[in-house]
Amino acid sequence: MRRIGVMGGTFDPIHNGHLVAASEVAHRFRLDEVVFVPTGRPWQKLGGPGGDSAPTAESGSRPVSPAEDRYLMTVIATASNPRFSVSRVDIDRAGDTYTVDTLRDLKSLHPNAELYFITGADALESILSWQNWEELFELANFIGVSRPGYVLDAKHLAKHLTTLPEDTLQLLEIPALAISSTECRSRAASGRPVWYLVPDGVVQYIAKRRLYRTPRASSPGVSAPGAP
Ligand SMILES: Nc1ncnc2c1ncn2[C@@H]1O[C@H](COP(=O)(O)OP(=O)(O)OP(=O)(O)O)[C@@H](O)[C@H]1O
Ligand SMILES: O=C(O)c1ccc[n+]([C@@H]2O[C@H](COP(=O)([O-])O)[C@@H](O)[C@H]2O)c1
Repeated sequence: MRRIGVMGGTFDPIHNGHLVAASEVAHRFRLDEVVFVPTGRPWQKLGGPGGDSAPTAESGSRPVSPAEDRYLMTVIATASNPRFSVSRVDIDRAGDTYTVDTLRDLKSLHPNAELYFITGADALESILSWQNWEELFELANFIGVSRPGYVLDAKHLAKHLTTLPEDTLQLLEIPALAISSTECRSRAASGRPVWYLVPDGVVQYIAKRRLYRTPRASSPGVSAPGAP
């Protein structure tokens, strides 16, 4: 039976922390493939469920870059790895993105595969707030990976995940990369480099599409390696 990893994320932008997590899980769980799935409408990042409702300052949410830009950056970042691919299932589905739909769609595309959903320690803590979370564990194995700044141990998680069915989640320590999309966006907005935090092609895509530049930014945006 084929073993397929599923790396879901908003990928705004995709960075080397995402790629190392996928690569490490692929190696440790002998996966045949890892499918990266950029979110369509990441409702928790946008301040809650709600179709076309705009993010508000009160909810602490922010606008997310267009799905096509996030999709293309994910394609660019994964292109050189023959075991990595990118799925459009979440960006082509209307409405809020729920992992339960992602996994149902991938199951019907790969009926004979076993799915392994990869998630960082931060996302894992909130999994019980996800839509139809009980069903998730019938559709896939869950692999929780370590992330700098977040605790990943069974005891700590038990506080958050007391109701989680047994044997549905495995935890994996991976090389620590203290990179977040938030930090990459903030760097790009203020003209600090994102080289080596994201793949080279993604640096160039951010510059070409002028992503993350605030209207008031007076900096030249993304700089070349070694540039001041
Ligand atoms: N540096 C990292 N190490 C391990 N896992 C990570 C890392 N960065 C993100 N992840 C995991 O990758 C998945 C997708 O993350 P996401 O696209 O939200 O990136 P992010 O860096 O957390 O973004 P943002 O800063 O905008 O919240 C989540 O499961 C998250 O926990
Ligand atoms: O199913 C849900 O309700 C749900 C709520 C929040 C996040 N997720 C998924 O978790 C993954 C990481 O999401 P994010 O927002 O941290 O990039 C991605 O695949 C999301 O679709 C899923």
